[in-house]
Amino acid sequence: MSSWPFRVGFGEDAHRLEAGRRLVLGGVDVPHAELGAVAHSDGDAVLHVVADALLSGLALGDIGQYFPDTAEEWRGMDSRVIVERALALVQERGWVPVNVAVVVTLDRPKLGPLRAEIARSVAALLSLPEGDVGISFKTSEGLAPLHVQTRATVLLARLLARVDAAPGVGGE
Ligand SMILES: Nc1ccn([C@@H]2O[C@H](COP(=O)(O)O)[C@@H](O)[C@H]2O)c(=O)n1
Ligand SMILES: C[C@@]1(CO)OP(=O)(O)OP(=O)(O)OC[C@H]1O
Repeated sequence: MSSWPFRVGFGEDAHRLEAGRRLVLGGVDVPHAELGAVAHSDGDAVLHVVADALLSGLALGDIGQYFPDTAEEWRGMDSRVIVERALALVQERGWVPVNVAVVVTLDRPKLGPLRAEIARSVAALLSLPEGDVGISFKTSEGLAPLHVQTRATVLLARLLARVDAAPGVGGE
C-alpha cells in the first residue's frame, strides 16, 4: 500500500423491488413505499454501499465476504451492523472516513423529504458531522422501475500521530 495519507473508496449495490417488503435506506424506513427491497438482509442499499466503499478504500474486500448471503445468521439483519463492522476494520488500521457521497437511483417514491434524516443517520453511524454526508437522488427515468441502485464514494484519511503529543514537544 502506498504511503499517502488519503485513500478513495467506492461502492455499488442494487436490489430488486417487490410489493410487501420494507424499503430501508440509510437506516431510515421509507414510509408508504409500495415496493421494498428483495434481500437476504434488511436490504438497505445505502448502508451496503457505504460499507463497501469503506472496505474498498483499504482493499479489504466487500461486505459479502464478511456477511455471506448464504448464512442463516444474517437473514433479515439490520445493515447498520455491516457499516459498524466495516468502520471498525478501517479504524483498527488507523484510518477514518472524512466525507461520504451517496447516489440513490429510485423511481418512486420521492425521497427528497427524507434527505436530511438519511444523511443524519449515516453520519451518526460514521461519527461524522451531517454536512460530511452528501445524499443525491436520481430517477432511472422509467428505465428500471423495479430496482433500487446505489453508489457511494468515501474519502479515508490516515490518523497521524499528533506532533503536540510527541515526547519533548509542546511544552513538556
Ligand atoms: N426517488 C427520487 C428520485 C429523484 N428525486 C429528486 O427528483 C429530482 C429529479 O431527479 P431526476 O432523476 O429526474 O434528475 C432530483 O432533485 C432528485 O433529488 C427524489 O426526490 N426522489
Ligand atoms: C448483506 C448481505 C448479507 O445479508 O445480503 P443482501 O441483503 O442480499 O445484500 P447484498 O448487497 O446483495 O450483499 C451482501 C450480503 O452478503
